[in-house]
Amino acid sequence: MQKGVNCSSRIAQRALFTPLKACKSVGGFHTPVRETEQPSQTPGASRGHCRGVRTGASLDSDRDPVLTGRSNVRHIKGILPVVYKQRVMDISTKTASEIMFATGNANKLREVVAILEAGRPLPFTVKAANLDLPELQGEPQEIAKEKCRLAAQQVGGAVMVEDTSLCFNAYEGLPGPYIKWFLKALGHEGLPRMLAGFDDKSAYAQCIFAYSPGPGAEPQVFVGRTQGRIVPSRGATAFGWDPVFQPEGFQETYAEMDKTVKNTISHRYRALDKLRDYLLNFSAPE
Ligand SMILES: O=P(O)(O)OP(=O)(O)OP(=O)(O)OC[C@H]1O[C@@H](n2cnc3c(O)ncnc32)[C@H](O)[C@@H]1O
Ligand SMILES: [Mg+2]
Repeated sequence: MQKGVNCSSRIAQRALFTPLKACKSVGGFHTPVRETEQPSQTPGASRGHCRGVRTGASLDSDRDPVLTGRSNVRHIKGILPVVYKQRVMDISTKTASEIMFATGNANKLREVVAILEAGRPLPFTVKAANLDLPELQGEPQEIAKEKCRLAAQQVGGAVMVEDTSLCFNAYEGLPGPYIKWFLKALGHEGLPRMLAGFDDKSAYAQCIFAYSPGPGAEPQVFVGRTQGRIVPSRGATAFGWDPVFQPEGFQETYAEMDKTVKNTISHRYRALDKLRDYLLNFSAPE
């Protein structure tokens, strides 16, 4: 657990998660059922909607997935866009391989593509896998790892996932990994209001990438943090809590700044850069 994050506080979690009652256990974690999920009529959906695969060709940002109940990940490769394709290795000695980036969030995907394209090329092909992964509870690193294990099982190969937290220092790191639900419930006006009674408006954005070379392998995690403060909403509301987070050293919120700037200072950039280093230095494909 990173310093300053106290998301393990059972009391806090219980208090915060009373609305998320419909839980089931996956791999020792409780997985709150998404509030907007509808039971699917499709045969097989009842086996676990958290494992469903979205089959649309595009991803929608910040919308809970519309599940079809289909669980055959072999469909993924055929229908999803190749997001980053560059082979730089000497493939006469090494076989280039493929990593699936499993996410349901189109904005994340866009940023990951932009960050990867702007930096040193990877010796892997990275493709998007539009999986619907459960929203787990627990420590951010454990959430990312478990998400990665589940994704590796679904994909049946190398996979990377990420989980993002927004942590208010006045709240000892909460909402943290539960920011999605806070944003959904309180909106852009409500998040700054949470800090109305506090002098300390400081916060940090945290991104954790988890990478697994395949099912059964222990995922590696890579943490990126950007310090900042929570401010009244300013800028476009296209991506999550961007309008209420002003990174340290900037007068603009994430939402107001140019995307190319965000992608060189963001929590996502910092974590992805570490993953890139790892993949380049320690994990060349056989
Ligand atoms: O399928 P996954 O990858 O899990 O996508 P998600 O949208 O469920 O994402 P998370 O579980 O990581 O939840 C993080 C929440 O924070 C939001 N978010 C993530 N990265 C962000 C960023 O860089 N700026 C603003 N909001 C962000 C995101 O839209 C979610 O509401
Ligand atoms: Mg998620």
